[in-house]
Amino acid sequence: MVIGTLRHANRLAVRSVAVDALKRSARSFAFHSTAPADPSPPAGASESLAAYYFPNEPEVPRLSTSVPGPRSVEILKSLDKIYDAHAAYMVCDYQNSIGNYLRDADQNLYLDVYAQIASIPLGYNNPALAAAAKSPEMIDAIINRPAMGNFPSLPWESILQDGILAAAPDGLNKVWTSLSGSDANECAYKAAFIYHRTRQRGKGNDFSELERRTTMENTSPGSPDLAILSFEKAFHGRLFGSLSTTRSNPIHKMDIPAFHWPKAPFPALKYPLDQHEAENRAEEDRCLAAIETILHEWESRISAVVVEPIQSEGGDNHATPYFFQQLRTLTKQHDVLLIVDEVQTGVGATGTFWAHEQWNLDTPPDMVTFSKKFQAAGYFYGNEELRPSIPFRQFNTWCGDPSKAIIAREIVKEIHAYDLVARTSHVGKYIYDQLEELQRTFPQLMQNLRGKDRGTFIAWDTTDLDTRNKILTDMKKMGINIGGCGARSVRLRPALVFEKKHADVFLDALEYVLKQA
Ligand SMILES: O=C(O)CCC(=O)C(=O)O
Ligand SMILES: NCCCC(=O)O
Repeated sequence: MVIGTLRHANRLAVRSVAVDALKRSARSFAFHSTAPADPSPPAGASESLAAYYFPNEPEVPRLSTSVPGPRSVEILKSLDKIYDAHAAYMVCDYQNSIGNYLRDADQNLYLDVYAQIASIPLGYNNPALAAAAKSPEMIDAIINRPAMGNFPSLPWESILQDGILAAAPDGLNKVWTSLSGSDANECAYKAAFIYHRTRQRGKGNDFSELERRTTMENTSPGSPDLAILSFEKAFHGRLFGSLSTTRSNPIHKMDIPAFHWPKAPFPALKYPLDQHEAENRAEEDRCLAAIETILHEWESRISAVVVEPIQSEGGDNHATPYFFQQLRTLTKQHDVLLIVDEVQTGVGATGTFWAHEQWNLDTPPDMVTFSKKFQAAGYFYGNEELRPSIPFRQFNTWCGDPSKAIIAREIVKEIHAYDLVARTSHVGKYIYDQLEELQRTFPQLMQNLRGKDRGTFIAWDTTDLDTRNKILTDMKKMGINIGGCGARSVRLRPALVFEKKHADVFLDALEYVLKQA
């Protein structure tokens, strides 16, 4: 049965189609997850790319048990004996998930607007990615996984050129690949520190004996007092260096030793943006002044500033292009590198392939990190001097993963072939407008709607954490898998194949849940 009987007021006709479908749908959806290996040209893809990719994608969610269902509960209980499953919401059947629909162990189907914490680019079981996964090239990459720094594979250069680098931000034509978003940021920080010390030492100069000895004691000058500046509420990952720049939630950092690095205020903008321009400009100027003070006065030399274009885990906090332009100017003035963390914002969901494209900077950032929807992780850079001149300084056994880079290449191809960035931007506008309407009806439960003209990267605040969590739970009970962020926010992070028909299902479920709250 379908959980919930949705009501809707005087909404657009197309919305009512989705509601009716949701109401009547006791039928089960027969669909296959095995996509055609060689999809024919997308006749009709201009209408619905999801229908082209996933001809058997369900029209609506379908729940037949409580959430989580009994099978999920049983598996999690058993799993928890050997693996920390505290944070698990449900057990999923990925093999039988499809497109925008996630299937759980109890065979419940959820419309997924969270997409594995913003990490599924093209929907579940996308045929193009499935075809790449079955290729001889992929089999080679998986079963003969190379120690890439020492023994790069024959196709590695072309995999990078045709894939990750084909989507490189302007001005950044080189890449270093890593294993995760945290690792990408850590590697970028290391590159910044090595760059900084190499310049201080003077090109060609070797390390001193004192440096060699002190670095083995973790003391200066071999292990120098250099810092990375990050922002309040930032999230840059969970390894030691990246965690020191993460400031979003004490639970991430508690009990873990940290570097003594500075933190700057991030603008707390008022919404809607167009009604608070003067206040917001003053707020951004306040933060910029604080950054400048830190750059002048911090007790150790700051090598880089790291910033997310939209602080995601920390609450979907935005700043305007003006703020980022000024930040770029400050980093240039103070000879500090600018690292833009696009781990979550990158790869098409914000209206441009990289969110920082919307800032129109005079000079590109020094490094841009990526992971999540790209599946592969790493950082882009342009300046040759950001590459250590001595081998084994930026190194580990894997140096990334060629199988993930092959998938990244296919993701780039599909995004370009079907203009998925523009499609996402378009559907994002529709969702935003509809949410703006809902906000008028539920002003307490939907405060500070944000993400206008930022694709599907949309969020809003509820009243408090408990209310937010109840909304997320109630949405799951309606068959919508949705996530939160920050202290009281709900965020949307669907895949790039999320369309208006999916949005209508989501919007009607949300309206129903808000009415019951
Ligand atoms: O929730 C997020 O935005 C980030 C997720 C993540 O990378 C983490 O929690 O480690
Ligand atoms: N940053 C963790 C996000 C996971 C969650 O709260 O669903």
